[in-house]
Amino acid sequence: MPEVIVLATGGTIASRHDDSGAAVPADAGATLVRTAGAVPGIDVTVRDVTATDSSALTLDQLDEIRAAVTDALGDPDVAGVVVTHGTDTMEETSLLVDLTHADPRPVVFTGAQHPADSPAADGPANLAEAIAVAADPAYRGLGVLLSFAGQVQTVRGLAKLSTVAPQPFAGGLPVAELEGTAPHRLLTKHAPIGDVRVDVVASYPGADGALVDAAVAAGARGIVLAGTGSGNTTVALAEAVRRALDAGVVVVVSTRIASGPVDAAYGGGGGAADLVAAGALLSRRLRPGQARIVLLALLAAGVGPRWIGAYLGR
Ligand SMILES: NC(=O)C[C@H](N)C(=O)O
Repeated sequence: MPEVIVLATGGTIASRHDDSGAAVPADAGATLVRTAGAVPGIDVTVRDVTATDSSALTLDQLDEIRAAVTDALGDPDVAGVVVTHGTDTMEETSLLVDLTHADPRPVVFTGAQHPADSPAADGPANLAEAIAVAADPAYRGLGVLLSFAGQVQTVRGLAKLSTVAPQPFAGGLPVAELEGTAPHRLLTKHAPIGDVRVDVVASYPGADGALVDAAVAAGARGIVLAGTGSGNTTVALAEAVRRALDAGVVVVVSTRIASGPVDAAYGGGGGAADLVAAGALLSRRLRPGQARIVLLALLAAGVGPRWIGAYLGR
């Protein structure tokens, strides 16, 4: 019988309402698996990594989750791994694992939009599906996957786009449309990201450079811009970006827009074309949260801006 290891990390899938009415992680992994019910023909083992709402995870905890996945795959008898995780930052943790995931065995992230004690709880069905995907040889060799609300997609490009929709995620490649394309693993070796600082700074009408300057002063080695439109900022923010680049900080341009590529299409002093001319890198497809994970992982691994730009430029 194929064996699947479930790594529980918290999130809404494990949450119940406390006396104040707020949902907080409460259920251990064993409870989640029991509630999901037996998946015929699959032997499930559970490990609790943490019980944290994913909005509150630290970078050290992201490193721990990544290490727990590696550890689980250390057993050659394991067919695949499921990670139960909050949806708020699912796109970040799953991409971190994906960046170093060379093993063909599936690593499948899942979670829930409704807490475990809600009448509409979607966690049990999502977990049962994720376990089946992790054990299914058809999903081997596709990198880290998200299984959620009946859909399986790759995690590069993933973003949570709705706070309430049963399927909140978009941006990955649906596995059904992959046609055997193997994902690109970025790093051969993971270096812990816990001690690296990368900040996200938003652009908006009237934005000045104060927050970029503050990030540099706080020791940021990288800054991700959540630009407007296809990656544009204000003139004042672009001037601060030039100062940051002069100080040796890697600056990546992403966008606050949900879909479409970032492009060096506009000038005028603060446009993406001006930022690229100054030495900033474009994150063509990854939204700010995932672009930040790439920066963290590559800076931690000692990878230079040329490779960071090559990965983010695809
Ligand atoms: N649906 C969820 O899981 C949201 C929750 N705040 C979390 O990310 O842990």
